Amino acid sequence: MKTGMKPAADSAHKYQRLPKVHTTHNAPTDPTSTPPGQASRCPKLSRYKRIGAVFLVVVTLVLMGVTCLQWRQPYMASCLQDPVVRDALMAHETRKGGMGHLRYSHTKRRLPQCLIIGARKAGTRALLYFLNLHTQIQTAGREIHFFDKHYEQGLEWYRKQMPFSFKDQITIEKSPAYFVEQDVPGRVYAMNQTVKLLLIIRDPIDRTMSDYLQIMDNKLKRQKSVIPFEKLVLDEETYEINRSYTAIKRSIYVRHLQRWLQYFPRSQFHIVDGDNMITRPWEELSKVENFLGLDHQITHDRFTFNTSRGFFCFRSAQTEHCLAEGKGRPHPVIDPYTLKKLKEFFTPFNEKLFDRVGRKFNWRHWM
Ligand SMILES: Nc1ncnc2c1ncn2[C@@H]1O[C@H](COP(=O)(O)OS(=O)(=O)O)[C@@H](OP(=O)(O)O)[C@H]1O
Repeated sequence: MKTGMKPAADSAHKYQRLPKVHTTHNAPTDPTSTPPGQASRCPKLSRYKRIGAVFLVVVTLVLMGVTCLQWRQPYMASCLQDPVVRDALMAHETRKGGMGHLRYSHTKRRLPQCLIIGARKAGTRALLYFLNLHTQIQTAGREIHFFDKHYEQGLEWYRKQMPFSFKDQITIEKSPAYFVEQDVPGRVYAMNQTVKLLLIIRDPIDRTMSDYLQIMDNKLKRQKSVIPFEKLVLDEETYEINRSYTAIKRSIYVRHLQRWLQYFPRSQFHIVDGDNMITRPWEELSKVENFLGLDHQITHDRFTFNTSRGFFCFRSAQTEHCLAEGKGRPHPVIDPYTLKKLKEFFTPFNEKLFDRVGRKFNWRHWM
């Protein structure tokens, strides 16, 4: 037998397993036509080829997935780095109350190493939103209010509310109520004495108005009646500033900061200029990057001014990302008497603040 020729018995055996080819008994045998066995072998071979190709594709995908995607029950980890995709993943997670199933490989939930403590209505959301553009920052999507409302749940509960982060990433949570609530500084200190604290403040009169508008908006949503700004801000009898009005109390920045400074040194705070955050956010974010020891990623070119909103938004690919509609409400004009009283009221507090933090702010309502 010649080398390479299959033994007759072998071939016969192979053919035996092939499907029958229907031929007419009387048809003459054409020596050039395909033998019955071969005619049925072709479809068999191409099916194997197809299976082989599918197998190869699957193996390639699995190999790619091993480097990028890992299944680790019950989590799915991803190596996608795009902040928008990351936002979507993390938003998905937040929607599931922080118990989501999506996460990157080699990540875990960590207690925040940095907190945005306030001030409410001074641009805390914009600060967090834009900081999230940095690849070394992970932000908790919603306000957790751990130190003011949920402290009894314990630190482990708090940790579980945090986004997944890599070891070299900084987790940031913001709850503006932290700045004004009595017990919070001590509780934060008990968690981490070296935590970095971000405080954003804006012109206190603008903040008071913004707070008032927020409070009224909440009232409207509950079908409650709206009270004029002047009526709330001024004492009904004396026509002096109503010191017990919440929106006023929250704008006395120095009073709240003093409480924090009893626990943390000034060097552990970075104060963000909320007014500059509106007009030149990249400048403020660059200073925060310095404070956090991060490289500069949140640069001017990431921003785009949205004329209809009147605020900066950030650009990712071709998409513009702006803050929710509730941010950036138009402020009504304050009547001259109330405005004068507000300026007089806040001036000494502001001066004390500038003295305490060693820095002046260029606020528009200034005596
Ligand atoms: N880029 C951008 N887009 C929209 N809004 C911006 C932005 N930067 C700063 N701000 C200002 O943020 C103010 C709301 O502050 P907060 O986010 O701290 O409010 S809250 O306490 O979380 O409710 C909000 O206050 P109002 O203008 O009074 O609504 C804005 O002035």
